[in-house]
This record gives sequence, structure tokens and C-alpha cells, in this order.
Amino acid sequence: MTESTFEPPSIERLGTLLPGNELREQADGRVDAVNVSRHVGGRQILQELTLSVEPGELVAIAGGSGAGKSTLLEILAGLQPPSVGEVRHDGVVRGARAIAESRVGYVPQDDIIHLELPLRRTLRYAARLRLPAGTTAAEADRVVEETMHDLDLTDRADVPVRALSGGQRKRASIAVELLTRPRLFFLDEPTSGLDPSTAADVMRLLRRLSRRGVTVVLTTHEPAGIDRCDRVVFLARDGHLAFNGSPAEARRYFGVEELAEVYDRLAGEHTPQIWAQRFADSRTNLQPKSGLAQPNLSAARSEVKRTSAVRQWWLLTRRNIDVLVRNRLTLAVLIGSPVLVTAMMATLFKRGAFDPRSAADLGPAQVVFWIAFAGFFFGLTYGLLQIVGEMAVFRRERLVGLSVGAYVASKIAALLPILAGVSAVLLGVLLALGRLPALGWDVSALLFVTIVIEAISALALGLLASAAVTNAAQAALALPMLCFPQVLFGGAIVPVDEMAGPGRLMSLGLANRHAFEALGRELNLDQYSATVPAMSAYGDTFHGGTGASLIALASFAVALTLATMWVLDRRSRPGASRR
Ligand SMILES: Nc1ncnc2c1ncn2[C@@H]1O[C@H](COP(=O)(O)OP(=O)(O)OP(=O)(O)O)[C@@H](O)[C@H]1O
Repeated sequence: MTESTFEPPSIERLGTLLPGNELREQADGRVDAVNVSRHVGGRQILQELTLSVEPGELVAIAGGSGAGKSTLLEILAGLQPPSVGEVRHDGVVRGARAIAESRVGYVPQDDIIHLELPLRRTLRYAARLRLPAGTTAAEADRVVEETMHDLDLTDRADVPVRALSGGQRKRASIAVELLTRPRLFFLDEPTSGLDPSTAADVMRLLRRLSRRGVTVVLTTHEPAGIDRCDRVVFLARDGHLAFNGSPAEARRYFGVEELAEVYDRLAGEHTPQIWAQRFADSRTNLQPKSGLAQPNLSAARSEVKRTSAVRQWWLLTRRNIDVLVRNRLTLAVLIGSPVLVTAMMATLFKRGAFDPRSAADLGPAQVVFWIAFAGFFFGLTYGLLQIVGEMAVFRRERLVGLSVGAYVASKIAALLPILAGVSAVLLGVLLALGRLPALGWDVSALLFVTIVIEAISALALGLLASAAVTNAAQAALALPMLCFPQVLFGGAIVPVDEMAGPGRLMSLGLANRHAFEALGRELNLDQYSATVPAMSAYGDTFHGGTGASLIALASFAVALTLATMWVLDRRSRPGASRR
């Protein structure tokens, strides 16, 4: 092992969270929410409440749909700031970034693992990303094996996550979070969608964790799950605190035999405030015995040093390639669509389109325009589905310190070689079949570089759209919306000089126009304006050097990459909409 301040993250040292291990860390893992409330867009979704969770407690947050359970959970976890009040972990008031660096586990409702990868592989990537800087690969692998063993997943280690059962997949999501041995563990509806026996398995697992000293807080709708908890917090509509106590006390308090009946009782009153008032009046009997922990502003907990951004980039690039290679359908589309486009262009255009004696009308300009558009199209389609499908994974990893720059750069690094490959094939085929004039290496190389720079700027545009939309259907709709202006205002169908003023201005911001001009100049299309009358409409379009066009394309790539990072940062901030 290399010299470092980090000790091996063995189960023994990290603490002993799972069954079969008798060690127990000192009792930290306390959560206090003091006068917290939350309003969004003028609506109060969580009313002011104060509650504490003791170290090692297993607590359920229950209530009707939309009552504010997830909101309260995220506030307790420190992933969403309360609008008013504060949350303390072990007496320490923490900002979201500090929480990201401490040992808080959080399992959202969505899967936070890549479905394409085998379980062991996905856990290994997660371990290398999340375990402290300095952890060797062998140590990370050992933690993965121990965690899989503890969660009874070892015999599923080589199965792609997609092929796991619902319960196994939920345990896999829990496993990702247990890799760092959290002291505080928050789960949003960990049993939803599971059959009663599998749900009971998950609850038993959480109970075992709490017995080992981990504080576990979860949201749930299932009365059977609530019964397995030490304590239940019932929320009435609009986030009113209706009850906080043990499941047995809840039965007495609401006067019901079954906890399922509490939901009817909560819905029965005209206003949820009635429940909040009733509980506040009875509260003195049910206050946690130890009271609130005092804020400890000076506490300097040993915080985990995260993996460097460069190493994150390298790990994520490898994971991206791994996911791409294993998702045969995506790979087939990424390679198949350029092959089809190349074949179509070879079929559409005649040989000798660039021969000055036979060049017909707009022939040379059209060939060049569609080559430019192909580069744009490849890049855009490559980027469009990259982020939207793994937003839940990204958001979770961001909370444990993932760098947005490393994430976006890893997408570009994984896709760039394929983009360069398909661009080279497109040019090579058109040259070999005589759809382009015979060219020297220097011009061919220039054409290739132009197409690749354009494809990268389109890739960045695709990534931006992928980061901004909320589902794959929206991403698919974005494709024609983003392509259409590139065709209309690209300068080939209507030459720039013939466009109305606003159109001309708009074309300046489109990659296709600059790529069309650059490729046309590299191929010396200017020569046809004298011999082919229709080409004279392009005026000075193909006159001069290509530097300005290439700089414009590179600037788009940089600006769109930065915009993608900005959108991702905003969407992964604590409190950002999950929708
Ligand atoms: N970022 C947000 N922007 C706008 N409204 C929000 C936001 N987050 C939550 N809400 C609203 O606040 C209310 C509580 O949401 P929350 O997800 O906490 O409820 P829940 O009890 O977990 O619901 P469910 O059981 O259906 O998951 C809902 O009406 C929801 O639409």
C-alpha cells in the first residue's frame, strides 16, 4: 500500500455494521431537526417541526401520498436545506457539502446503479469512486466482497443488475451505500414495489444494521414495515406532524388495531392542522428522553478525503466505456446509424460531383453540406441519451463529492474515439468511392479535423440537452428540434447572403454553418462559382481561410460543455427538484 494517512477500510476498522461482527463503534449517529419547515414556490410542504433520532434507532416516516415524507427524509439527511430551522448530525450543524463528505448513506427511490453492468463490477466502480483517496484497488475489492457477502448477494455477483429481482436490486442499491460504512442511513421507500416477503427481508436487513449501531431512517407506506421500527413519525397532509412515537404508542394514540387504519384516521379530519394541534398538546409525554443535542459548532469530525477529480475522470471514463460495450443495443445504434448515413450518402451522390466540367448546379455544395450535417448529427445523437438515463446515479454520486467537470469530461473522453472513428469512415468511404475529389493527405486531415471538432460541439449540445431534460422521451423530441435549424440556417439550402437579417444572425450560432463553410473552403468550392452558375449564389462563402470557422466550432464546444456543467451542477444541488 502506498504511504497515506488512510488506513485500510476493513469491516473491523470501519465499524461493524452488519451481522456476524461483534464490534461496535462509539455511539454517534444522532440526528436533530430543530424547528424545520420547508416551502417551495410559495407553498408550505413541511410545517414547522422538531424531532430527534437517537443513535442506532430504526425510524419510519409514514403518511399519505404527497404528505412530505421524502422532503422530511432529505432534510434530515442534510440533502435538502430546510427553509427555516436547522438539522444537526451529532450536534453539528452541517452544510450540504460537509454532509457530502461525512458518512451519511442515502438510498433514493430510483435505482442508483447502472443496470447494464454486473453487480460486482458496478460495486467496484462505486467503491473506487467513494472510498477515500489512497484506498488501494485490492482494499476496495475486499470491501465490495464483504458487502456483497453481508447482503447475501455473492452468488449474484456476476449477474447484470438489470437481471436481478426487485429485492436483489434494492439490496444492490443499499450495498452501494454501505460500501462507505455510513453511521447515518436514510432510505426513501426501500420496500416499495417489493412483495411482502422480500420487503420483510429488506426490513430485517435494516434492523440488523440498526442493531449494529447505524441510525436508520426510512420512508414507507407499508404498515408491516412500520411495525418493525423502533419509532414511527406520521405526517398528515401538507407536512403536519401528526405523531412521533413507537408503533405500539401509535396504535393507542390513534385508537386503532392495525396501523393501516391510521391512514384513514389521518384523512378523516377536515384539516391536517387538527392532527398537528392534537399531537402538540399530547407531546410532553412522547418527547425523546434525552432531549435535543446541543449544537457543536467546533466539532471537527474526521472527514473523508475524496478521490481526486482526475482519478474520478479516469474511473468514470472506464465505467462509461464498460456500460457502452455491454449495452449492445446502444452500441449498435452508435455505430449502426453512422454506417447507414455513410451508405446513404454513397448511394445518393454520383461519382465526379466535384469534376469542374460536369459539376451540376449545387452538386459540390450539397455534398459538402451533408457531410457537415452528418458530423453534427453523429455528435448530437451520441450525446443526447448519455445523461438523462443515469441522472439518479449522477445526483447520488454528486452528493458524495463527484466533480461535475470530471463527469462531463468522462462522457466526452469515452465517446470521442468512436466519433472520430465514424467520421474517418465517412470520409474514407466517400473518398474511396469517388464521391469526393482525389485529395492530398493534408486536405483529408483538415477535413477530418473539421468534422471531428464539429462533432464534439454537437456532442456537447447533445450532453446539454440530455442534462436539461427529465426523461428519454423528451430527449428524443429534442433531436428534430435541434437538427432542424442546423439544416435550414446552415447556409446551403438558402445561402447566407440570401437570408433575412435575423436568419443570418441566427446562422452565426449554428455549428453546421461554420462546418459547411470550413469544409467548402478546404475543398476549394470557390473555384465553381465561375463555371457553375448556381454556385455563384454562395458569393464569398467559400472564399478565405478556415481559422475563424474552426475557432467558432471550438468555442461552441467549450461554451456548451460549460453550460452542461452548469445545468448539472444546478440539478444536483441540495434541494433541487427531483422531478
Ligand atoms: N422541489 C419541489 N418543487 C415543487 N413541489 C415539490 C417539490 N418537492 C416536493 N414537492 C411537493 O411537496 C409535496 C410533498 O412531496 P414529497 O415527495 O415529500 O411527498 P411524499 O410524502 O414523499 O409523497 P409520496 O409518498 O407520493 O412519495 C408534494 O405535493 C410535492 O408535489
